[in-house]
Amino acid sequence: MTDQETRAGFIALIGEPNAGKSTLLNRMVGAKVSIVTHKVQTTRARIRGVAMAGASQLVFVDTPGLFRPKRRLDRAMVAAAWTGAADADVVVLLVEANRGLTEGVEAILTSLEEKRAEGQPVLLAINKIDRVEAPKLLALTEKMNARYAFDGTFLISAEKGHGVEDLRTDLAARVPAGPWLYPEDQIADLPLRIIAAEITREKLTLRLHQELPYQLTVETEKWEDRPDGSVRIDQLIYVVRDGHKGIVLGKKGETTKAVGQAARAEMEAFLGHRVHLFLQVKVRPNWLEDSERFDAMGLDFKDGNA
Ligand SMILES: Nc1nc2c(ncn2[C@@H]2O[C@H](COP(=O)(O)OP(=O)(O)OP(=O)(O)O)[C@@H](O)[C@H]2O)c(=O)[nH]1
Repeated sequence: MTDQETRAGFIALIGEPNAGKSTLLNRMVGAKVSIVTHKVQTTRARIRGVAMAGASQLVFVDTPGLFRPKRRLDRAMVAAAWTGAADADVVVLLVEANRGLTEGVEAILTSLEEKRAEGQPVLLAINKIDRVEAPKLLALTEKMNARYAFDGTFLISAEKGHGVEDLRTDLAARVPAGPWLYPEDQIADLPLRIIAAEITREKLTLRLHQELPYQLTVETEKWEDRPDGSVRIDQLIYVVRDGHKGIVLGKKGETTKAVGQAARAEMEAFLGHRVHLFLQVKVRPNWLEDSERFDAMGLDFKDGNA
């Protein structure tokens, strides 16, 4: 398949807590995302999952706060969450059929009106249609569209799967033409790869404190599910200077070893499998020029996290 034929883009899935975002993602992306969902509070990962739809690659991005807030949704939170959606090629607002146009949904719509990028499509997905009668559904569709000029409305049941294919097909056509952002063979494990990298980075931070080189990043290079149920994870810790390499390795490699042990323990607890973790420290002086690539990997450098 040539790049002319392929499409790829970022989709922000937004909605009130409990709207069914995780369920929808799982249906589009695959079961592994659900494992991730329980962990998301502690990770800075911004990519929730990648779905293929014909020749289109759909990359679902996290919208911190709005995506999974357990607290009451207020305007400040919605505004903060919106930053995650601002770069998306398409925004999908998920609304519960049985709850309708709530205060929370109203707050999201106000935020959309204020912050939406020029020409950025916003789709409405009314979820849990298995719970309401058709006339109520019709009334809600009308009410929502009177309130906001959505670029499309989809009636879905994320749980049962109704309407999800239509939404996926529509998204596939809306993302821009261009090469895929992720190799196809990495897609299934991508959220896990990102989380595993975040775990290692967190352990490095705990271990090194202020010594931690500012320009440091962790990438999961290989993820291999083994027949015995264990996982082999190979990660690269990139630093920009030779001197930094020494700091990360520590005397006789003891820092990396301790970091590896702590990271492995957490990965095992998280995955529920035995993990064989291999860490390598490499110097990559020009990684700043590569920052777009890291951005695409879901690692947020702009906020100074790395
Ligand atoms: N009946 C019905 N229930 C659904 C449907 N989709 C999701 N649910 C249920 O709604 C609840 C919330 O779904 P989640 O996918 O966790 O919602 P969420 O938006 O990710 O929630 P937060 O993580 O709190 O933001 C779960 O109990 C789902 O099983 C649907 O189409 N029909």
